[in-house]
Amino acid sequence: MKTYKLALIPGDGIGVDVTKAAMQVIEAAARRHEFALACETFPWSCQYYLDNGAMMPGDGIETLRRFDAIYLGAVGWPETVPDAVSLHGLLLPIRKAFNQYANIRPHRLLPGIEGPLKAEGFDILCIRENTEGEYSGAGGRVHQGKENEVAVETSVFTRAGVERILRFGFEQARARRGHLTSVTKSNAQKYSMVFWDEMTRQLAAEYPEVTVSQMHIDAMAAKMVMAPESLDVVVASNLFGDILTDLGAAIQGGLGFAASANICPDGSGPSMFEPVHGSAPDIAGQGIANPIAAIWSGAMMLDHLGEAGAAADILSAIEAATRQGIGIRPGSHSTTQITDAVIATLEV
Ligand SMILES: NC(=O)c1ccc[n+]([C@@H]2O[C@H](COP(=O)([O-])OP(=O)(O)OC[C@H]3O[C@@H](n4cnc5c(N)ncnc54)[C@H](O)[C@@H]3O)[C@@H](O)[C@H]2O)c1
Ligand SMILES: O=C(O)[C@H](O)[C@@H](O)C(=O)O
Ligand SMILES: [K+]
Ligand SMILES: [Mn+2]
Repeated sequence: MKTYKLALIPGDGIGVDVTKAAMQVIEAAARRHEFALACETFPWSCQYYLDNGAMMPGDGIETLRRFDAIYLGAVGWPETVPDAVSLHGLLLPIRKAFNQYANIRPHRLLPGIEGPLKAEGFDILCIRENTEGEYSGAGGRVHQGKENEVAVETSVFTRAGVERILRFGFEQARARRGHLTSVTKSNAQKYSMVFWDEMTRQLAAEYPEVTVSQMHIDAMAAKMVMAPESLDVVVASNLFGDILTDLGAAIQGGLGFAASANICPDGSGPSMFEPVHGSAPDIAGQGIANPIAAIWSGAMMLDHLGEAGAAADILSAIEAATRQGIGIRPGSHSTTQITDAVIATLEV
């Protein structure tokens, strides 16, 4: 039987609950489609940091390299560990080390869900640059706490990095409805974003079948609310993509519905799958986290591993649940109730 090696990092807060939910669903799909999963769980989290002084061991990246895929819940527990420490100690190093430069985040309304907007028919695929840009980590602080304190944080945009993410976006647009929206802020940021716009125009010449729009991030934020149905593939830098995809989650009905895949397109390392949301300390431990984003991310993982049938079945099972009204409003059902409803369809 085909067996996939999975590294599980549940992380903190609701990351633990939604990872458990997603794995139960993935296991059910595996039984149905006759493949197996060899899972190893890593306790890397803010608690691990408090116990060991690091978010993961020094050889953590090399350990993860042996796996076919990584599944992550969420990391962050700001009460005990600063968010900049948890993010830069675990999530960002994994994305960078394995060249997971394409962060793919689909936004569409599941059946039965009334989002906050009047729009019903949107289907957006957001492609977020995932290894550089505003998240490069280049910068520093001097004279801390003094009158003359200075903090500098430099965005880094490389030709290779910008070209590959744009190309990825064009390919996705060509395979979908043929429209790409590239999001920048090239009126204000006159070096990096002007460069990104130029690269977009250069590549557009290679993809005559794709129509391209270039928008500023502020106008894009409004468009996602006013006319989301007009969008197909959206490509954006690391920070802009981060912000737009929480907005995307909101128009889907909430953070509990937005899935994501951190893809290493050349396959030189494992890809990582996780919901868009974080550890949600405000609802952690209550058993009410919506697991749909995490389960959908699991489907994206199976699709990436070559199990398209199992992935499609999970998506259909999620849709069957929301169509019956399960999990469609915050607090209406527990994490377990939603998970069980999805599994029930998979086991029919
Ligand atoms: N990829 C990640 O692991 C990731 C992503 C975002 C934030 N974080 C971290 O998570 C912590 C909390 O961050 P935040 O509050 O800004 O964002 P968050 O996504 O954790 O929560 C934002 C809001 O959405 C709600 N929410 C999120 N997921 C939900 C779900 N599945 N079901 C129901 N409601 C849900 C939360 O209750 C909260 O009100 C911080 O430490 C942050 O750094 C990690
Ligand atoms: O990448 C980030 O900015 C955070 O981890 C999180 O907000 C995410 O979107 O993954
Ligand atoms: K997450
Ligand atoms: Mn985010």
